[in-house]
Amino acid sequence: MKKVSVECRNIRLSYGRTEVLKDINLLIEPGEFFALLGPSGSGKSTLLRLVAGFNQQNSGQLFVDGQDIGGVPPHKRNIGMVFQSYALWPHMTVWDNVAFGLVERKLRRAEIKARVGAALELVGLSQYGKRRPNELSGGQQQRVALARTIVIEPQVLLLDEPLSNLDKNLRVQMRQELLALQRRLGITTIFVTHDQEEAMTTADRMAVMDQGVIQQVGSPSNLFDFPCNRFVANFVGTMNVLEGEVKQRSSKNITLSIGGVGDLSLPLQAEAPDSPRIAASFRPHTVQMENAGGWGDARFIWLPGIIERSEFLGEFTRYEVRVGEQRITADQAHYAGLSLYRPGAPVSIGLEPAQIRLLSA
Ligand SMILES: Nc1ncnc2c1ncn2[C@@H]1O[C@H](COP(=O)(O)OP(=O)(O)OP(=O)(O)O)[C@@H](O)[C@H]1O
Repeated sequence: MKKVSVECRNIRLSYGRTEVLKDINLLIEPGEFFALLGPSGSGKSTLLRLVAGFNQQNSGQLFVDGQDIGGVPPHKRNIGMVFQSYALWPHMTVWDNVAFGLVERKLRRAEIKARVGAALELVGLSQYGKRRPNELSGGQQQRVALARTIVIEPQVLLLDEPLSNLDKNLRVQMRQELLALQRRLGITTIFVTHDQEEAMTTADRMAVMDQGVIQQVGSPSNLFDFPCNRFVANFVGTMNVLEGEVKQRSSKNITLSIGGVGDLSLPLQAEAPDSPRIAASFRPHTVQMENAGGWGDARFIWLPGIIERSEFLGEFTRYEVRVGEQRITADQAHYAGLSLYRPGAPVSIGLEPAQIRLLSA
């Protein structure tokens, strides 16, 4: 099957006076597994439904394989969509649910039989053709919904929170199955989720949306390591933020004065904002910890702190540490025999300058 690109160019969409999609520009490459990640109400489903043809933009253009498909109705788009609720027909068997789109397209019986059989085999449900949806588990219903969509051989697969009705273990299993299936078929896929773990573990690239605006697009690791703003930083993982006044700025360094902590001198990054207040941001797992007064790696900036709270999570312990007026989250890897710091314990925490991102305050 030919792999196709999907492109949104300057797309705007309003419901009444509320603009829900604000100048969306996005290029999804042929065969890519692309995740749209964002909080509830950010516009993800609206954008997905627009690609399917169920919503119409007020302005801007939508291209599939380089063709403007703005005026093409949903059933002529060659795009398959799997809904959160699966939307299976309860009175029909699994086989008939999967065959429905092919019957509607008036395909010959022999071809319908071959294609439905192949689709059910692809999702591991060959033995379940005679059952009805209410005789299946949630994961199996999800697979029927997928089979019903891929049987029409769409060029683009749209998935709107397809795993959100499943329990945690099944969700993890199904997302791996989904990815394996997508890789086998090579269908350009757009996957909507508000679960950052789901997006990061599956997507080739992803877009983080907030309030109808695409905040950043990139690979999961790129967005995690180099978030462009505090929204992305906090939506994709946990981020410590120390806001400070810029005291000095040279071509190589920047000195921030941080309330209750003092001055931090950091290497200046090319993309650092040019503003009088800046947020020094770093991930909890990049923070080192030593006994009070202790100094570890000399490349780190060491600060005295007091443990306020600890949470033992098995593989690591998450500490909340008070440093002057600031509170820093520090994750420390755990192994058998390592004793934990208790609340009230004085510690030294180490920040690695190379791991600190300078963002707008
Ligand atoms: N048919 C509609 N009429 C008016 N407003 C709508 C309509 N559909 C969605 N909205 C509004 O548009 C905004 C975006 O909704 P959308 O469903 O796209 O968000 P979402 O990111 O998919 O959220 P969720 O994760 O909760 O599904 C919300 O503020 C929502 O209330």
